[in-house]
Amino acid sequence: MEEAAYPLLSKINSPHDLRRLSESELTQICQELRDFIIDAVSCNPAHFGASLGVVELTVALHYIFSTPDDKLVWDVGHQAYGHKILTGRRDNFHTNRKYKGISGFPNIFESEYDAFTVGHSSTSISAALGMAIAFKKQRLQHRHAVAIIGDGAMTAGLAFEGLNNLAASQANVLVILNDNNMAIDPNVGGLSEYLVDIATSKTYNKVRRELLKGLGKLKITGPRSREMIVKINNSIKALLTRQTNIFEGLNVRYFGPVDGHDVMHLTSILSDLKELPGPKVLHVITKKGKGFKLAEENQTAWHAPGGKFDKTTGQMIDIPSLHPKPPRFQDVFGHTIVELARLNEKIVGITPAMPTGCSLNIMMEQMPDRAFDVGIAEQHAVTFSAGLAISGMVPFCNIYSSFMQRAFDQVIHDVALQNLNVVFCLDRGGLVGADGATHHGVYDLSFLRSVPNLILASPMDEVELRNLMYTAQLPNQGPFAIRYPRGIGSIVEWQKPFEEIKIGSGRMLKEGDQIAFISTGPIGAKVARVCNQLEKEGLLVGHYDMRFIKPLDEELLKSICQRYKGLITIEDGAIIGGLGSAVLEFMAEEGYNNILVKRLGVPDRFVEHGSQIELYREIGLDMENMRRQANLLNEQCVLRCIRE
Ligand SMILES: Cc1ncc(C[n+]2csc(CCOP(=O)(O)OP(=O)(O)O)c2C)c(N)n1
Ligand SMILES: CC(=O)[C@@H](O)[C@H](O)COP(=O)(O)O
Ligand SMILES: [Mg+2]
Repeated sequence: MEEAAYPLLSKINSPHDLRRLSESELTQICQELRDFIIDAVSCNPAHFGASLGVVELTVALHYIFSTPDDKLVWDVGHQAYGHKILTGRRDNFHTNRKYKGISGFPNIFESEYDAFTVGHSSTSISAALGMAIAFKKQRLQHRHAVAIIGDGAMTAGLAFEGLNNLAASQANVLVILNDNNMAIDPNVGGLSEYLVDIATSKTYNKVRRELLKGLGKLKITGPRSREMIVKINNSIKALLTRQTNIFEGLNVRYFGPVDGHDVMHLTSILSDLKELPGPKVLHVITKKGKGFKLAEENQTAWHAPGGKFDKTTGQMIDIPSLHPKPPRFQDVFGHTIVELARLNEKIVGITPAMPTGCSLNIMMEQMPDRAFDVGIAEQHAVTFSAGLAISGMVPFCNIYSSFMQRAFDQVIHDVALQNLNVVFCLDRGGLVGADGATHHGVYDLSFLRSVPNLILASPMDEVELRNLMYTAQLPNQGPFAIRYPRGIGSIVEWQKPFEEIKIGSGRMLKEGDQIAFISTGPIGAKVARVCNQLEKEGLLVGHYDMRFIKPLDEELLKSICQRYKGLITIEDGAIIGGLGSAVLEFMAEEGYNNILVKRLGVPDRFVEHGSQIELYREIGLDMENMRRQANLLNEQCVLRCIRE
């Protein structure tokens, strides 16, 4: 780190150092912290706008609260870079999200300052409430629990469950509502409009300021003064905004809105609130991307710019490709749903707050009345889809695989039990890379395989994805999940005419001699290359694409079991419960007990962050290991033959 560029920040090795700064130095430390984040992310792609928006809030929180004893619970955690830099990870920050480097999210195993491991949204209020109650039970009431939650994260049911319980418990929790009026895409829904309303109700804010000034002059003091102020506040709000404040209605004190970029004001208000017992919400208005013009202007693109950029001009530093690239799977979904929706007027698209991430934004632009962003609300997205389906529509509900974990019950209870034709498009299946353990989509095959009525498929390439989407919307299909990964596929010319795929049909890609690979999903493209390589080396290995994990192609499996002495199953999902397990269950049922089977998949542990290539190599799902395993299995089969 250049000390000259960051004269104050270079001396901050922990929040204790920060707390030694004078108040007048806080503005400078904010400027340095912001510059440091811009510098770091410009050469190491990561989340961007959210951390820039909370620089002042981060400094004020660590300045006023006694971290790590007091707990700062960052919701989602993609905005916690300033927190990381101030809590001992400044010099390691260049390794952010890299293989073996620091995590892009708060992680309790990384630092005592990270109060709770996060990545999925809307957990902060519940977690902070648990902490506050635990402190009380252990006579540690002097400790504080603070949840810092965005306006987007606040739209999720879980956040409201936490708030509801917090109100009833009257526990000592401060909720900071960081309102930048954005999620990744523009925040949507009634709550978002309500927040804009209270944030911009100038009349209310003016009258309230005047009245409080007046009360100050009257010098009302004593134990009831604060209560009186809150009551007066409520009455003015109710009167002027013609609605009860949603938080105060729940018996949680509401303060604000305040300017989240005024660090001095934030420190003063936080030190007041620190002394106030019970649940309270501080509504802070910030700008996502603050201090970097392009990020302020195009907040969706700069949520996580995805590549390196020039920190002065904001120009992305693209590495030009010499060859035409295959499309991203998400874009194949985005264009195909529009094509299908033109053919079938019953089709609608649903996303819980990821329109740009899953490319449903293509449909939202072209058919705005047929595509719905429902906010960060995976459970609702699924049950809303069930409601649409039961009334005759064909909803395509697109959810990132790891976020679908939230809505497992809704899939079973609201969709599968009623055998409804909801098409789940599960994006980001497999290891996603730099987001790490919280975001890898590796459990879906295992948990969805156990659900009755549900068809579960994973296309090997873009053309198969299109054809599966086409097949899924044909009449009377029932619940249908199609799972595909983050990133690009393997076929440049992918816009072929639609073809129906027979449900439960796999396909033979190569016939082998003694051993065969059975794969599912795009990892099959790597397997195909390994098979070609092995063939050149003199080993003819079979390859079968099980595009349906459920129902399995039992006829094909029977013919495979009759032909081969050794099988290798390959999937980019959890080794427990996925394709390999399904194949073994089938073999046990059918009495195929004389075949050697090796299963390759994601091992039974949490895989951290890094590039997808590094992570797949770490867990043995790289081409080199596939080759090695094929040779090994072949040798074992030969030895077995000799022995027999
Ligand atoms: C359960 C879940 N669904 C979706 C996401 C993806 N996601 C990450 S950040 C984000 C937007 C969050 O908005 P907000 O809380 O307002 O934070 P901001 O980025 O505006 O600071 C979304 C949808 C997630 N992390 N977790
Ligand atoms: C914080 C969060 O959950 C999202 O921003 C996520 O990192 C997006 O991932 P993709 O880049 O795969 O859309
Ligand atoms: Mg927001």
